[in-house]
Amino acid sequence: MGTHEVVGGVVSPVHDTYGKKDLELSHHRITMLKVALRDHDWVRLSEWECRQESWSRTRQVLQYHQNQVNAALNSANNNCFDVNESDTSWIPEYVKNNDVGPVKVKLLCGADLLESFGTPGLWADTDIAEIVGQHGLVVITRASCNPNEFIYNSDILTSYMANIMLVTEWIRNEISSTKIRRALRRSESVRYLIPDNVIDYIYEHNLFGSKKRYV
Ligand SMILES: Nc1ncnc2c1ncn2[C@@H]1O[C@H](COP(=O)(O)OP(=O)(O)OP(=O)(O)O)[C@@H](O)[C@H]1O
Ligand SMILES: NC(=O)c1ccc[n+]([C@@H]2O[C@H](COP(=O)(O)O)[C@@H](O)[C@H]2O)c1
Repeated sequence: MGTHEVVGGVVSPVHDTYGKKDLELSHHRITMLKVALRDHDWVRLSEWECRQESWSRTRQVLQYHQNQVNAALNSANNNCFDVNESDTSWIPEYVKNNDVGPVKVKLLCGADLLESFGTPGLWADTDIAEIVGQHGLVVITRASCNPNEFIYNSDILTSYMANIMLVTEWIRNEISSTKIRRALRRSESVRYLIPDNVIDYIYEHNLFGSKKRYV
């Protein structure tokens, strides 16, 4: 990305108690991710968030993953591999071997998530300050969002501007998980929007109200 080297990506599905409408159980969401990421070693799955007793705020999720990466890098420096392997399967081997410099875990999101920082009561200001100040954001533009203006209107975000990387999606897509769930419920095709093997899994388990399959 010019100023940074990206060493990997990690997806952390949200806990079942998050309570978002239409959210399928985490064991299904985890399996769909495993199927989707089967041929993509570069992006990995972390199940830690789902395994907690309740929902974790994003600040905590980022902090946990940063701590695990730091522990893995320290272990490599000291030649002692005492980090629980099941907790670190999402960390790339070259990071575990410390073939990289210091690693910062950042939040990758669409501009709609950035704009949700402005929803009253949804995010604590202290969490926003820590997420942006300690970790940093990589924000992908999305239709009908104006992240530059949103950052300009926020004192906290403006003060951490250097930690926010805006990525303009020139080849725009309007794929939205709400629209995909809606299409499945209405027996409309979602082919080419999500991987074929994930579609197979969805119909096999009749997820998201899907019944009759249309290719
Ligand atoms: N087409 C897209 N382009 C860029 N970012 C996206 C896109 N779809 C989802 N994201 C981002 O992925 C993250 C997870 O999004 P989520 O699963 O809530 O999907 P969504 O399409 O935003 O959902 P919804 O349809 O409920 O608004 C968010 O940060 C969101 O902004
Ligand atoms: N206060 C917070 O930490 C906070 C608030 C809202 C959403 N989130 C996270 O954002 C992600 C996306 O959530 P939505 O799909 O509801 O936009 C989830 O991982 C959720 O945990 C975190």
